[in-house]
Amino acid sequence: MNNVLIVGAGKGGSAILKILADSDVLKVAGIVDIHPDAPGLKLAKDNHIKTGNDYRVWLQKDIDIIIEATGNQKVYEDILAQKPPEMVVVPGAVAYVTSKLVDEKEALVSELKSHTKTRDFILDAIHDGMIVMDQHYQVSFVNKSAERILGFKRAEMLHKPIEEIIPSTRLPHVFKVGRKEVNQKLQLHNGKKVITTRIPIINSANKAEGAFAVFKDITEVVNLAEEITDLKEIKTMLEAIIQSSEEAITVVDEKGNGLMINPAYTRITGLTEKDVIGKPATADISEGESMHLKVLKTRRPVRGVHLKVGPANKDVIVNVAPMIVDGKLKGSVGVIHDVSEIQSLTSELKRARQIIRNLEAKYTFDDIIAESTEMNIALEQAKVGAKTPATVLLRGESGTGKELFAHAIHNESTRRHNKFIRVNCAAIAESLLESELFGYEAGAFSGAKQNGKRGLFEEAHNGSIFLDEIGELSLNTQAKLLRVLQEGEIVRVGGTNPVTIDTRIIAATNVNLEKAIMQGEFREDLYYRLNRLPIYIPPLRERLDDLPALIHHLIQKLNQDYGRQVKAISQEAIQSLTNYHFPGNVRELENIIGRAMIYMNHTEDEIIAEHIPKFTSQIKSESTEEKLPAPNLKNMTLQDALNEYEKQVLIRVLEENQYNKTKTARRLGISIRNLYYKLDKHNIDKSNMQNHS
Ligand SMILES: Nc1ncnc2c1ncn2[C@@H]1O[C@H](COP(=O)(O)OP(=O)(O)OP(=O)(O)O)[C@@H](O)[C@H]1O
Repeated sequence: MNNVLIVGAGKGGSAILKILADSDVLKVAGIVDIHPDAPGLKLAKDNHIKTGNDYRVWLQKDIDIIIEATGNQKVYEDILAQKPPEMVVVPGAVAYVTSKLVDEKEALVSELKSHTKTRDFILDAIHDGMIVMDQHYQVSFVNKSAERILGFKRAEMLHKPIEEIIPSTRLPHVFKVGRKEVNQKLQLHNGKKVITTRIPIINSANKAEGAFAVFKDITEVVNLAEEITDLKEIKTMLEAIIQSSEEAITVVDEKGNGLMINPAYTRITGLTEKDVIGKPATADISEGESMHLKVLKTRRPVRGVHLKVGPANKDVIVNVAPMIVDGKLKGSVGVIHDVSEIQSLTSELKRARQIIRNLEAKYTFDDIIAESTEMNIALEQAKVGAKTPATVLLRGESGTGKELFAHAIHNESTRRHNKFIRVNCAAIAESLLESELFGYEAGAFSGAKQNGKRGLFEEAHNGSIFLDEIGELSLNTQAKLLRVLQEGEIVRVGGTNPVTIDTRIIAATNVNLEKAIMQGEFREDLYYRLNRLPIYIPPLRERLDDLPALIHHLIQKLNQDYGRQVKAISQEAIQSLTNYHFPGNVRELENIIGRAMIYMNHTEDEIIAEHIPKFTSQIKSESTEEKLPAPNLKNMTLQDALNEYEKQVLIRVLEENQYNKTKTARRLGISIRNLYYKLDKHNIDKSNMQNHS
């Protein structure tokens, strides 16, 4: 509010100005009392400047506007006679604008000029509402702001009973008791909130002539206060979100200086507030360009930019967006993602996926590497076979990928959502195999108390059963399998009722079934049933075109298994592998690459020839001639000693035969089934072994 000096001459206008001075509506520097006996001018003593009409005194005051509020011709002429340089004369009023308000002078002057009646001008220019009531309780004056606040036109209010205009008015009361009420809160009929001061008008004879109210619309202020409270709440909320966010956040101002970071930012970059707040946006970058600066320059967001930040050179990906408020650039906000965290999450996800796949048929045709023509033929046959319900017979040496094909065929078939069950016919004791495959009736083995059990054929109903090592089935089990293939039904062990099943059979073998038929070890009728769709997978040595692609595939697979980052293999190393004949096929290749990766230094990321074992020494097997050391016999029974010796012999011969079980069994002169039994008995790990050669 401007600092106003009011010059009065004892007329009606002065009385209103006095009231204004009393009610704090204007900040009044003082009143020039030209006619000391003027009615209505009864101000506090120290506010009176008794100067007569010497206006120069005014200039010494710290005032913005001096307004002569009377039409008194004499005063007007006096002022004109002494007019200071900045004084502007307006008809009916004199306005003096000090240099402090020079900028507003023009506007004020033209405003003043448009008002002939200064009193009304002042009162109308006041932001506060004013309403005057006479002794008949009727409205005798309202200003413009009162119109705005009360929501009525001046003509609608003048000469109307005050209570019609403001139903809750207390002006009649103030008039009756003759006492003012200062700064009272009031809610108007139209919902507006006002703060009002009510004052009785008392004439020189000390008689009440009416009362008036000056009121300020505080609706906006109250709303503003509420808005500010809301804004404060939002600010607190946002701060809490940013502080607790797991995402690292950094904010800079429009000049690119650090404004704010959160704890996640410190965790990832290692930089604290003192390192970045108020510092240029480049402060946290250890490699790359500051994206904050780029965004401030272009006003466009950037996403997914790779950078290195902080003293630890952390690998991160950043997204930065400009903050534009009402079209003005206020700064930018960046969100930083820790790449190593993303990487570890991705590999965790991959592992989880792998585990899930382990529970089902793991592989699809996409997992089968086939570059050579030979492999592509096998692959094409398998894909065609997958779409038919026919029994598939996979043939090929151990480790060529027969199981891989079986998985892929199941996953490509319409049965993919049902079970895939793998049975290694050589690994299960013959006595158990039948009941495993076909199930048994209650009481079949040990009296009526024993519950019956479904066999694997029933388990895999609507799915597929993979019968690996089918050449190892006994003639008895072969007969039962033939029934499954012919009738589509099984009979549980100990039962008589056939159970219809719909299980697709995928069989695999590496033995020469034709030779087995001739030797009377395999049923010819079963052979023809199984051999409807034979797929031959050639040994690796006959399709060396697959070698490089297989090696790269295996490196990726083993990287995941071992948590390594091996990226390549040298040409020389590939060359040395091409010279090998791989009796254990792809499984052996996998073992060789795996071993090379284990022996590699953690700083190396390329497999070189030195990492590959010398194959010549591996192929020879004359070391069997070497004597095995006798076990330490101290405190051992003969049986313990024999067991220990047997175990050592098994391990040694397995090693000499590259863990190929058929070769080992043949070399030891025992059946493969017997070998499985002994491996179990001595707890020898079979996971890395080949079944046959
Ligand atoms: N073409 C191929 N592409 C990718 N991986 C392969 C391929 N062939 C074989 N492998 C991998 O080699 C290993 C041996 O394959 P698989 O177990 O399928 O052989 P197999 O012929 O069933 O062996 P066995 O007769 O001893 O049971 C597996 O880890 C398999 O994933």
